[in-house]
Amino acid sequence: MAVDREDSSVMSIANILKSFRYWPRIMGLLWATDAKSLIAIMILNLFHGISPIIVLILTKDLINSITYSWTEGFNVILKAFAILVAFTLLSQLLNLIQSYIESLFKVLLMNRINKLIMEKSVSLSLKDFENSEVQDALKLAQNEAGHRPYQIMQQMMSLISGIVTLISAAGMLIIFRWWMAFILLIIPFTSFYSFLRIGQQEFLVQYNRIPKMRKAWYYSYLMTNDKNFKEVKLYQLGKYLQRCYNGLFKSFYKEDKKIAKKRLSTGIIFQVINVIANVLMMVVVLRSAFLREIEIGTVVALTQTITMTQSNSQALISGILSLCQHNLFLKQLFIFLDLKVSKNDKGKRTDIMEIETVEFKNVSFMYPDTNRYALNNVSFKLKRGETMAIVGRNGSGKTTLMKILTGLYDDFKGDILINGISIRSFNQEALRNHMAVVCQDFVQYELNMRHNIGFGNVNRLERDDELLESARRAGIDDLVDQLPHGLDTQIGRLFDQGSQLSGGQWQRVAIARAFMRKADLYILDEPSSMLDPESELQVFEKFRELIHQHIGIFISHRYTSIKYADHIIMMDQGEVVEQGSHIELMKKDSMYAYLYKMQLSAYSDNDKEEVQYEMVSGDR
Ligand SMILES: Nc1ncnc2c1ncn2[C@@H]1O[C@H](COP(=O)(O)OP(=O)(O)OP(=O)(O)O)[C@@H](O)[C@H]1O
Repeated sequence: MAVDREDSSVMSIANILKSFRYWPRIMGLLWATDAKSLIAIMILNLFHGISPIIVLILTKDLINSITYSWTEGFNVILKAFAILVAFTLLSQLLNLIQSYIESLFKVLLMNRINKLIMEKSVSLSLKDFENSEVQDALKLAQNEAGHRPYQIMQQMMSLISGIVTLISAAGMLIIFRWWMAFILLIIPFTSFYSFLRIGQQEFLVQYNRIPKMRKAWYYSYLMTNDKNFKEVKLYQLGKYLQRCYNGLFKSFYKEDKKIAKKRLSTGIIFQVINVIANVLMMVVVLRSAFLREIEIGTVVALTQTITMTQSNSQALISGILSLCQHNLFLKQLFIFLDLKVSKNDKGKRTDIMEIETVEFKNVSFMYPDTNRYALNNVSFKLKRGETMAIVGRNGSGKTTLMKILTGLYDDFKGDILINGISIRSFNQEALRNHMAVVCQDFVQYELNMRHNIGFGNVNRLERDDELLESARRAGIDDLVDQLPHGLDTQIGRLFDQGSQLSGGQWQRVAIARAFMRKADLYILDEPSSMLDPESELQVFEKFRELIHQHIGIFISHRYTSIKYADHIIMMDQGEVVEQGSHIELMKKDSMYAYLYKMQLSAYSDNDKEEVQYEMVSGDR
């Protein structure tokens, strides 16, 4: 899967304009968030736009009423003043209401976007999720997209009110001297292109920085996460990691400073031009007043109109510029949300009563962006009631086999047959309902024990009897009993009042989780790596007992545990180099027998005698 990185990084006006094509979707997003609030915010913004010019006209009337009051009485002043006060009060009240609605709308919008990102994340396949470009897009979407749509909305709203103010202010100026309005409008537009280029450069800097930002985030994570704390401390990695982080930070700062300097120098040039134009126009207005062409109130109104037109046209330009920039960032959100979900399971078979057989037929698989087969021509068959153990050196392909069987990767060669039917024709979700897996890198949920076990079957979270039975099978019923709040005890140290477990206990919890599933196929990937020999034996006993009527596959490096499996496959460099029962493999006296004996020699003499006995008698 390729994220649209190249297209996004081309620096052209056309590209910026193209980014506006997402506006209908942005509007859809805003509308779907809360249509009523959106309409209210729009109306209030229109009012917000028109109100400065109304205040200006009312102020002018008030000042001029002083002159009229000399002939018509004090009431004229009072009336003009009361109107001004009433309007100001109304305007302030509406401002407060507007910020109230906006603040709530903002929360809803952020929540909606986060939800979309999370939904997309969980719908991706493992292959896509492991792709670094997808990770970059996800990071950018998480970092930027959450607040950008709201900023776009705010910017759009202030553009609307800015345009309304500008038109009304420019209208007043046109009546006095048309060329003044023209000059005030034209100056900011000349700065548009310069600032647009700076904005684009800023985006590109940030865009190209994402991989480095992820690295910086990772350094910080290593230093601040409790899981890494012990090792960082014991290997005294703190200073080194800080240096790495600071190195990246300095390079970011250098780039930011360069852009900020460009922004500053361009800003100074256009500010000077603005001030000169402003001064000249003020002189024209003051001269008209001196020549008695206009009244005092009109002088006040005109000087304010000049400032207002100037600041509004500037704000308008910078508003358009930041809209362009928000668009570029937001485009990344839509690129992420539009990532194709690799596999479409619609219309595939869901009619799986029970898994009776699993057969690998010449299965080969290569990870994306690699050129070596992680699985090469693997074949075996398993029936209900059988257990299979997979052994082999590190990196020989054991876990890959598990990932392929569980559908985490689906683009393999050959075929996998479930009950004699190709796995490709099954709906993956439906198939997964029949599988229970304990992964090598299982998750330690920093939640309570109920969730830690119950996540094996989320629909049964409240079934204490089933949770406790799974705990018993995994040999942690005593542990659950001893916890201060039983199943409802918080586990881990991340949150308050959490009870920390040992590595082996966490592993048993993961096994209990798998036992919660009423599965037909159980896969345990190194379920005993953290268990002591006695616990390991217990777990395997329970496992064999449990899968009596089902199919069990377990991956292990401990030969003493796997010898009881009905079928053992020995893997090397992605290939099945030997397969058969323990006795058959021992008789063969090849790689399996060699490794078994080697491992056993680390144990007691009794065990060695047992090997000799087994090989002679064929006893299991
Ligand atoms: N996500 C991945 N992307 C690319 N290559 C991978 C990926 N995962 C594993 N590999 C490679 O595939 C090969 C098989 O890995 P696998 O994890 O299946 O080995 P394993 O037999 O389970 O090893 P171990 O006993 O250490 O768990 C290795 O060479 C590994 O480098």
